[in-house]
Amino acid sequence: MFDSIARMIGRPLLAVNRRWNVLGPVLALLLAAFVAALPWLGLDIGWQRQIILIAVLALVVSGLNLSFGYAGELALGQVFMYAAGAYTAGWLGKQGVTNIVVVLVVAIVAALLLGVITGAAGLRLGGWMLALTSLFFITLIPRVVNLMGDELGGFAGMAGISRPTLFGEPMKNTAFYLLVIICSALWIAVMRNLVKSREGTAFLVLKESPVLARTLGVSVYRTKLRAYALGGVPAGIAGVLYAYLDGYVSPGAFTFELGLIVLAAGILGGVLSIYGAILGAAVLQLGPARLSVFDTYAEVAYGVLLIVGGVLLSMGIAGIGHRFMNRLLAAARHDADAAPEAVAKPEFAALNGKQLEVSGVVVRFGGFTALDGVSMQAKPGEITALIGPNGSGKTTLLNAISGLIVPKDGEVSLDGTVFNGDPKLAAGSGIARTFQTPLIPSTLTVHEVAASGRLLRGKTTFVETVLRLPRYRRARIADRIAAGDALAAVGISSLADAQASTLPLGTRRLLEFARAIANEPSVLLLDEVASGLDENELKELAALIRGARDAGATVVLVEHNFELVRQISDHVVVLAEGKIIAQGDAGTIASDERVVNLYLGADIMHAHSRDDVAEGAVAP
Ligand SMILES: Nc1ncnc2c1ncn2[C@@H]1O[C@H](COP(=O)(O)OP(=O)(O)OP(=O)(O)O)[C@@H](O)[C@H]1O
Repeated sequence: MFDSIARMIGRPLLAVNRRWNVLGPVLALLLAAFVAALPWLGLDIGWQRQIILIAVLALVVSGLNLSFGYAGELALGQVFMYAAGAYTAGWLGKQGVTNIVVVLVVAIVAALLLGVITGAAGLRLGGWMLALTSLFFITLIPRVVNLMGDELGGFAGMAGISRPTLFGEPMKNTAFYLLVIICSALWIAVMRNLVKSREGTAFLVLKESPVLARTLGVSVYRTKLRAYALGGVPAGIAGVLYAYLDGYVSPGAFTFELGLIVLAAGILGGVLSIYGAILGAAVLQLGPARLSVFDTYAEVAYGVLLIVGGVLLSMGIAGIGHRFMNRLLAAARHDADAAPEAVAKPEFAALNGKQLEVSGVVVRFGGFTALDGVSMQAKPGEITALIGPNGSGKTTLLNAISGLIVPKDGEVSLDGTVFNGDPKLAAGSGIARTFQTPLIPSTLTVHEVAASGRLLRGKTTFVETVLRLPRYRRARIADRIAAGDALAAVGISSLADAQASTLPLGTRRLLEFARAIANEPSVLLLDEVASGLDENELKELAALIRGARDAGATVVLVEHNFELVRQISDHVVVLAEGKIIAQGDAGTIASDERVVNLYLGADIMHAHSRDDVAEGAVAP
């Protein structure tokens, strides 16, 4: 019953959503226009104030959503950036600067600077230090304000902050109300364009796997800092609006309790949501934060809301809406039963393979030498297999090639360019890889995962991204086409809109392959891609790897399934205890006594005891 109704409603929705991806923004715009018109529809001044307070809190919460929900940095720095915005408005008012545009610009710059300075310190210290540093800064607010003496009004606060002016005229109540709605709507639009861009994808990838983020060329430290500092921007704007609301600010407004309110509203509304901040802020503002009877029990009430939001509503109130929409859309496209389509012969665009040279690479973990002077090369248009017993150093070598590990000695180069331990340079030179356990961010759709392989392609600036300028649009169209082609090549186009978290292992491996191919790689590093695949999947995989090779890529394949290696590789390198013990074609390797004794004999016995690797499982 649900499914047939869902299909009826979901199909047109899916068509609209695919074509313009506008459902959310259109609804949000209509809501903003309606709320903006309320004073003219008779909304009294008391309720206008409530809506202003909701918008102010929603701005602060959306800053938390950006840095915590999207980029995974739990820190309440938004509270002191909010204070910075409020005191900027107050202090500038005292100097006679009341032009709202000027004040907002100064407050945004101040919030960004504070974000960069405090974030840089917290993030450099690593782990939970950013969270602790931000709490420390909240407790510092009253002291800093007091230290500034009369300039900021000390503990007693700053009263009589002049009304903001626009075109030289003080803003009246309704104009101020409109200003708040416009500022909130503009920020939500900026945040929406940001999170639905390469930048937003980079945040989500980073949140789930810093290793994957680095492999895709994302700078972990800079991206975290950017998300944290940007999260301060709406808080700074909110501070300005708050200061003008009553013409008064005092340190008592920027407490740890406010941090709790922001966190509770974020979690209740849904931290991984663009519009959830408004829902969470509305519940908090119209509920506990408004009722004086709650004063005594405020912290307990916020704690309860945190638990309700966190435990009962995974992904908050907005998550209920997302899940409902996803069910509608899933029913419409039948993605629950969709399986990879068989691809007779995968089609890849020509790939510009590069010569990979590894010379004398040494990697140590403490006193343990994982790679001991390894030298090998892999040529364009060839499949080089890397085999060896468990723990022999195969993955470590791939990590050194993809820049995740800095070798103690030796060099890794591509067509003569050395890039030891620099994943961004490695990704930029066209090295793409898959992982032994697929790293697929669960919050992305299949199409977004494939497109995430191209995060470094065609640079676009922040302004181009937020304003959707032509260069950004061109880059995104290129991403969409390349990701679509890659999904078609591996046979999972029909799953493009599905959540990546719903995929079975075999499909996840195909998706990792598609992500690597979408970047038009020069070197493709495949880490045990065959493990866990059934017979048909193995055949398909073999065809894909051959397809990439025939398209011109340099392919390095780490694999335990020697039958697969024998059938598709041009060159085989054998590692044991961190050293290369043999190399040559598969036939030579299969008859090398040392390799048979050390590895292949054991592997064949091993293969009989494993159900995922069957001899002859791969068609020649
Ligand atoms: N980060 C690390 N810290 C300490 N030791 C490590 C680390 N990474 C790998 N090792 C060790 O280095 C050795 C080589 O590991 P690696 O994962 O490269 O082997 P492998 O050949 O890929 O094995 P498998 O076939 O089981 O995946 C192992 O002994 C492993 O325990």
